[in-house]
Order: sequence, then structure tokens, then C-alpha cells
Amino acid sequence: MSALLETRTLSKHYRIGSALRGYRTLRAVDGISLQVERGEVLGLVGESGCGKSTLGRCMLRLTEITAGEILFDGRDISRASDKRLRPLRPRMQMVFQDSYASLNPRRRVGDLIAEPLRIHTHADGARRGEAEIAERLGELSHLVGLPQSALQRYPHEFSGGQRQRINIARALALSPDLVVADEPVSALDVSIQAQIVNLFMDLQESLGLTYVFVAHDLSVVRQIATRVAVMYLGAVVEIGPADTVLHSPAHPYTAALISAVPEPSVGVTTRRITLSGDVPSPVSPPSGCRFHTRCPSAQALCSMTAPALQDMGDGREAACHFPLLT
Ligand SMILES: Nc1ncnc2c1ncn2[C@@H]1O[C@H](COP(=O)(O)OP(=O)(O)OP(=O)(O)O)[C@@H](O)[C@H]1O
Repeated sequence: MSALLETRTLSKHYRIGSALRGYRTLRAVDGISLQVERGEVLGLVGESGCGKSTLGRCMLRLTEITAGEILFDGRDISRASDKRLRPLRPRMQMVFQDSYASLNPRRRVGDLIAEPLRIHTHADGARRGEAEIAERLGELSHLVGLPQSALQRYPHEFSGGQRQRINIARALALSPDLVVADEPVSALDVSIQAQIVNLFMDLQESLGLTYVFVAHDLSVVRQIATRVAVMYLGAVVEIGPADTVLHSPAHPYTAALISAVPEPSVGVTTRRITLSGDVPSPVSPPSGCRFHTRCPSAQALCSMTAPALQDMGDGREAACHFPLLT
């Protein structure tokens, strides 16, 4: 069976600057090939600005891509028009970090959750009637743990965690196959984060969902992800089963990310690695391996030749000339 979603050398470049000062190309996502299998939770991790959100948005074609291909359920949607995407939209949904910005403050929660049901018809073109919508609203609020009374109220009357439940209900309204969640818990208090992560996990199990879960917090990713893709400067540097990648990283960058987590239970690294310097600009990424300017294991080869993702023989791939395990 084919993957639910596949990207092939996917790139998203932005033109930045001005006519006066000159234009430059910012490589937010630069040639990423990966597969998201049905029923899995792929965690996307990496420092701020490495391209996680851009990749998530490209996967759902919420933004035009610059190059490469995206296949959803075997169908090439890389350059599909809005009209062609429309029947697929219900099957792919996004949950954003900012639970408030995603909700129109002037509309009642019930209307907000029902909106996708009113906009999209059934697959045969039939519109949903009000009784059907009311029944679905009842199901959805139960699924995400919102009381029925919440449907009559407005977004500002809720806490951040409850608002994220509203966003999740909206995303699930049309029974999607794939949900891309972009830092869905990072704006929440730690105690509430656990509740929302648990909700994501319960829903995934009961509804058989597939997630791409973007997060910079490795302890959250470790809790929910079955596989992890580690991004650096627009590229994937390591990808594989979450336990393998987070417990015995092959790429020095993954090891450094894990080292930076204060609580040691997140991963057990073979070495403690501290990164020096800032992330280079995606406008002019370093030659060879993009990570070589900050890598403690870098050698002459690393500044000349970009390493491709290689099979490490344990179900994971890493893009490094001198991986930590060999
Ligand atoms: N619309 C845009 N125009 C120009 N540059 C953009 C645009 N959107 C994102 N970028 C740039 O693309 C790069 C990747 O951004 P992106 O938001 O995808 O990273 P991220 O890993 O999700 O970071 P964060 O966790 O901070 O959101 C950054 O350098 C960002 O400034």
C-alpha cells in the first residue's frame, strides 16, 4: 500500500528583499523527500526557522510549492488547482499553535465547529441538513471533551486548552485521514499540554488518524511520535523510528538537540554535544553539509560535499559523513 502522503525533493523558496535593495532567495524547505505512512505519527523537530511549519503547510498545499512533488493517497497534488484540491480538502486538515487566532471571536463555538460541515458537501454533492449538523456537533464535542453548553458560547470565554479542543473538533469535523498539527501545544501551560497531547493520542487511536506533528519540544514528540524527522536549515538530516532516533541519534545535530533538553529522560545520547554559533541564514546555507559550521565532528569533507540521507541499517536514515554510531 502506498504512503498516505509523500514528498519528493520538495522545495519552498521565498523571494525576499526589495527592488531597491535587491531580491534574494530564502530556502525555507530545500529538497525534502519523505513518506508519511497511514496511521503513523511523524514528529517534525528542529530549531526555530528550520522550515517545519513551511513543510507542514506545503504538505497540505496551503502554500504553493517551488519545486518537487507531493502525493496524497497516491495522487499528485503538487500543482493541483483549488478546484481539484477541493474534494481532497476534507481529508487533510491542520491544527495551528495559536488557538485564538484560528477562531473568529464573533462567532459561537457551535458555528465555528460546524463551518466546515456547511462549506463542504458530502462526496456525492449532497448538502448537510441542520439536523445532521447538530448531530455531528454533538459527536464532535463529545470526542474532544467539550460540554454541549460550550457550543453556545464564544471563543474568548475559554482557556487556551479548551480553545485548542475547539480547533481540534473543527479539524475533525469532516473526518480527515491526515492532520498536520503545527506546535499545537507549545502555547499552553505545561499541565494543560499533557491533556491535549493525550487527547491527540486518544483520537488517533480511536479514529485511525495519521498525524504530522510539528514540535520543538522533544519530550512532547517522544510521547506522541512513532517516527521522527529532524530538520536543519530546510532539510531532513535524520529520520526514523522515534525510539531509535531519540535514544541513540546518528546525526550530531540530533544529538545536540537532545543534549539541549534539560530533563535527561528524553533521550540517552552517547555524547553530550553543545552547539556553538547561530543557525546560518537559509538565504545562503553553508556549502557541503549545512551543519558543518556548527558540528563538533566536522572534517574537511563536510564543507565540500553534501551528505545524502543514508540507510543506517536500523530503520533510520541520516545525512552525515561521520554518523555517531559507526
Ligand atoms: N512568507 C514568508 N516569507 C518569507 N520568508 C518566510 C515566510 N514564511 C517563512 N519564512 C522563512 O522560512 C524559514 C522557515 O520558517 P518556518 O516558519 O517554516 O520555520 P519553523 O521551523 O516552523 O520555525 P518556528 O518554529 O519558529 O515557526 C524561516 O527563515 C522563515 O523566516
